Amino acid sequence: MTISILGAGAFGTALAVALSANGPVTLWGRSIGWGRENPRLPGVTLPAPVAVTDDLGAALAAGTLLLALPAQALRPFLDDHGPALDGRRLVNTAKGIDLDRLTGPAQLLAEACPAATIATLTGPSFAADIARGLPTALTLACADAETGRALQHALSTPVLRLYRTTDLTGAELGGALKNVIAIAAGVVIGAGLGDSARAAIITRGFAEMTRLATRLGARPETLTGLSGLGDLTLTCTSPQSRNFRFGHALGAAADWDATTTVEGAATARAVAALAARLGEDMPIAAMVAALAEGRVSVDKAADMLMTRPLKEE
Ligand SMILES: NC(=O)C1=CN([C@@H]2O[C@H](COP(=O)(O)OP(=O)(O)OC[C@H]3O[C@@H](n4cnc5c(N)ncnc54)[C@H](O)[C@@H]3O)[C@@H](O)[C@H]2O)C=CC1
Ligand SMILES: O=C(CO)COP(=O)(O)O
Repeated sequence: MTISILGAGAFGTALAVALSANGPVTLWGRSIGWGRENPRLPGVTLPAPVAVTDDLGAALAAGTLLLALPAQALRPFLDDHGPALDGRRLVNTAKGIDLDRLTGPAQLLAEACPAATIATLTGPSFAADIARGLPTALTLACADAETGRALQHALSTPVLRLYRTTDLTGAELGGALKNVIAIAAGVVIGAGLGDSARAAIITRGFAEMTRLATRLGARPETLTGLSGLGDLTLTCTSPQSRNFRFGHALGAAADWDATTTVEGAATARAVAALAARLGEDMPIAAMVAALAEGRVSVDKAADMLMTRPLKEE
């Protein structure tokens, strides 16, 4: 299976390093002047089997394309290049919901590339961990079981262990929604509200994730897997997570570098719009959207969540 990775940020670069254990990989980025060490992944030198290019046509020679662009960049990218990507195996790795269309990456890909086979690679994995060769387990989701199995084998390495599922919707939504809850967890810790409050946010956030995802067609058991609960656990508890750190800065009223990729902020707004459309109750996501837009203070947000009507768990 010939593989190219589109998007040379931290995650695309880390995947290139990991997959080079299996053979040659092409990494495409729109600006690759950094040579063999990507500043988004400091301390990691690309191994020899990784070819880096800014020539999209050259990268598109591969039959399997891993897309590692931020979720909100995917739709504009497909507007420009969708037809050129069609007919391949397309494996999305972005974790988010498109703010304009209110759909996940798989739907965007299916519409832009109707003859392609769509999959997602998701789960608990920091780029830096993968690039250092630390053991990591991920979910490979593809509605077509045969392609899913082939991708699972082609993208696993001795330290990157892929489980597979045909529940693409559930795997994709778990990865997108956990970022929203990770921001909330960061706010709690940044504001000094304590570990007990964080456990409450994780648990009630998981209930929100499951409610929305199953309403949109996900299988409940997918949400308890690596792509849902697994990634939620990682990002809500580790300061390596940008979403957690962004929430922490909000909670602590600290400065934040706005050039950092924080998928959960836009996804919270998309979730709030989706929940309103579907009549679903998503109070934590709504609060994260309001906090990220500066529409509510942290004190007010905590108060509003704690004084909601008492209910059954
Ligand atoms: N960094 C991590 O630990 C992980 C990231 N992911 C997901 O991977 C996706 C990408 O994240 P990162 O690589 O970490 O972000 P990043 O901020 O490190 O890199 C994003 C890259 O996308 C490029 N880019 C943005 N718009 C583009 C466009 N229109 N055309 C071409 N390139 C464009 C940027 O130049 C940059 O190189 C996100 O959805 C993230 O949730 C998933 C798992 C782990
Ligand atoms: O998705 C991730 C880990 O699985 C990366 O999380 P952040 O985008 O919050 O850094």
